[in-house]
Amino acid sequence: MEEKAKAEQKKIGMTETWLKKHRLLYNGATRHPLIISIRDGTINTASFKTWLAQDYLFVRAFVPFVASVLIKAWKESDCSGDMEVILGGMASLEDEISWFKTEANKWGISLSDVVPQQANKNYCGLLESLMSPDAEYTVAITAFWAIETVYQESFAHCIEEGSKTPPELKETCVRWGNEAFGKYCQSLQNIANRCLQKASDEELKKAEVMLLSVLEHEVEFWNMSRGNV
Ligand SMILES: Cc1ncc(CN)c(N)n1
Repeated sequence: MEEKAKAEQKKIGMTETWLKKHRLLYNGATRHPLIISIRDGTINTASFKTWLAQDYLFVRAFVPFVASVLIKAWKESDCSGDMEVILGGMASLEDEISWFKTEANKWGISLSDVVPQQANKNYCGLLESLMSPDAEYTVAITAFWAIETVYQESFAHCIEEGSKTPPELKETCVRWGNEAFGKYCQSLQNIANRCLQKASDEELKKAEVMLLSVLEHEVEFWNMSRGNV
């Protein structure tokens, strides 16, 4: 309640307030050693391949999650524009899955043989819990925004001026680090802020806990690649 009042007072959104409050964990997710190693060009191939293979499985689970958010928007949202934003995100996942297949081919990865690691299973489990009709739209959209934003901020860092990202990884970084993806994340953040503004204290608490959970899972997800360092 106090945080909400503060956010309202400063006329900024709840999500911005939370990102400031949990800056350390957010930086842990968006400036992970794997991302830093891409940016400074010291990444090893095995780490990248582990990430690529595991993320393909994650994205396959992400599609039904986004579909479930779309259903919640249809049932619970008071703004018709939400559906278009979410639908746009879903549509681009088709292209993303094709991209993973092409990229895996390039790196000699057989995607049908990839086994999900524990951190990936845990993260997909979180997505599944959010797919329940009992999970509120506000909580699910907060998670959705956070999941997309971590990738946007992470990969944008790898294409900023001064980065030494290897040319063969540039395309990966641009995929999530580009401006259009940034605008899409901003649209998700606006939706989340609007929902959070109207949320009960109980819902607000659940959404904040969900944000922390997403950030922790993102760190664990990056950590999977460290087994190859
Ligand atoms: C683990 C993870 N987090 C986020 C994204 C971005 N959709 C992703 N592909 N994978």
